[in-house]
Amino acid sequence: MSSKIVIETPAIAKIGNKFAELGRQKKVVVLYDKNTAGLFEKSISEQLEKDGFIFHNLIVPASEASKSFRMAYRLYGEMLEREVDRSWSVVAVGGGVVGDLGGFIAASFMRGVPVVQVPTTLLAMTDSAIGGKVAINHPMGKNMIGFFHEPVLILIDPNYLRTLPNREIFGGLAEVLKYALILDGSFLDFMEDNFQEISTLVSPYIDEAVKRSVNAKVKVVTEDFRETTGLRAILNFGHTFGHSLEKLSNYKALRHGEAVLVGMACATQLSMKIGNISSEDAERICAMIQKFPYPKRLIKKYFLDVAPETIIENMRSDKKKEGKHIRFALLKRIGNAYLHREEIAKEDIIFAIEAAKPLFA
Ligand SMILES: NC(=O)c1ccc[n+]([C@@H]2O[C@H](COP(=O)([O-])OP(=O)(O)OC[C@H]3O[C@@H](n4cnc5c(N)ncnc54)[C@H](O)[C@@H]3O)[C@@H](O)[C@H]2O)c1
Ligand SMILES: O=C(O)C(=O)C[C@@H](O)[C@H](O)[C@H](O)COP(=O)(O)O
Ligand SMILES: [Zn+2]
Repeated sequence: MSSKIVIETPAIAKIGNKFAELGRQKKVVVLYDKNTAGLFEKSISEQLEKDGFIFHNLIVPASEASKSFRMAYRLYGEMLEREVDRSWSVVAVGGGVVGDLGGFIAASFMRGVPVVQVPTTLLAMTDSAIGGKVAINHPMGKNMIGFFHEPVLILIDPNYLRTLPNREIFGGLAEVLKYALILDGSFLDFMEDNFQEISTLVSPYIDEAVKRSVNAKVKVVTEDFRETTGLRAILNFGHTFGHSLEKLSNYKALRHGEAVLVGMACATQLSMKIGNISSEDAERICAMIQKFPYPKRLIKKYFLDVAPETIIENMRSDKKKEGKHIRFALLKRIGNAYLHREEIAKEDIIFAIEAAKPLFA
């Protein structure tokens, strides 16, 4: 992975120097959503002016629905009207929605211009801003149209998290937990010991959680950037189930992290069912998942009350599938995940979904 990564406060102060190092012209389109514009547009614009940038700010609605062709098309138009050309770069300031959409338009505009990620949610700082997966959704499936477009620069400022609503903090923490489960048992110890401090953004616990997550993701992406060997697919732990729930909720009601949390509960049960992890490991994971608050009414509507067959049907468009069969990222034990390539019986998947339900009942 060649992205330059800065983790500090204020990270945005580095943008001028980093552009000089990269040999890029100081011309940028800055993409915000309505909320991140309200919070950060003024200070970021001041920094860009101070550093001598020419820039245009573009703002999209703060919603997963912005990850759409319609929105990308609108943004291409606004960029063309402002005479943006290939000497410009795109800077995405926001959560995973702005990062994925900003990366998508950067990868496709005039056959590709560089993207800088300025993540402002916990999820984006620890996951979506890193690794170059950029995409929009299709009614038939999540992230169906996209590119691998590595950011040239990632500016992570943990101080940006101070305004983040609790629901978004726990959504991000679900992806943080994912790294502990798939890659690093000692990270799970750290999360168990310091859950309260991390989830209330106490330093140095939150900073440590961000750094460990970033390192974990960089390591995987460096070894398997295009998800060809199966290694990167472990970052999809819980996502086969999770994407299905997001689709059921029309990419609106459930947050990505919430769907992934439920998905990890199902994937843990599936790992146990097919004879991998021990019941002790599974109990430890379930105990950790139960520490997360979640929107009860929504989880009831889009998980507890949904027939397992419907959840499975929605997985059929998953990008990890091979031919007709759905492949899952599963656990061998805590800290060790793999892509299960063989077909798994439908009854076992149904069992896993039913076995995970009591955790959210
Ligand atoms: N590309 C990847 O590798 C990758 C990885 C994980 C998730 N994703 C994608 O990321 C998206 C989810 O990202 P997300 O959870 O960051 O959601 P999001 O981008 O919708 O942001 C969540 C909410 O928080 C607001 N917000 C952002 N920063 C804020 C701040 N500092 N203070 C207050 N409010 C703030 C946003 O306006 C939004 O309302 C999904 O589309 C998911 O598919 C992509
Ligand atoms: O970076 C990856 O690889 C991931 O799988 C990270 C996931 O957290 C993320 O949600 C990603 O967008 C899912 O990728 P997809 O290929 O299943 O759409
Ligand atoms: Zn994810």
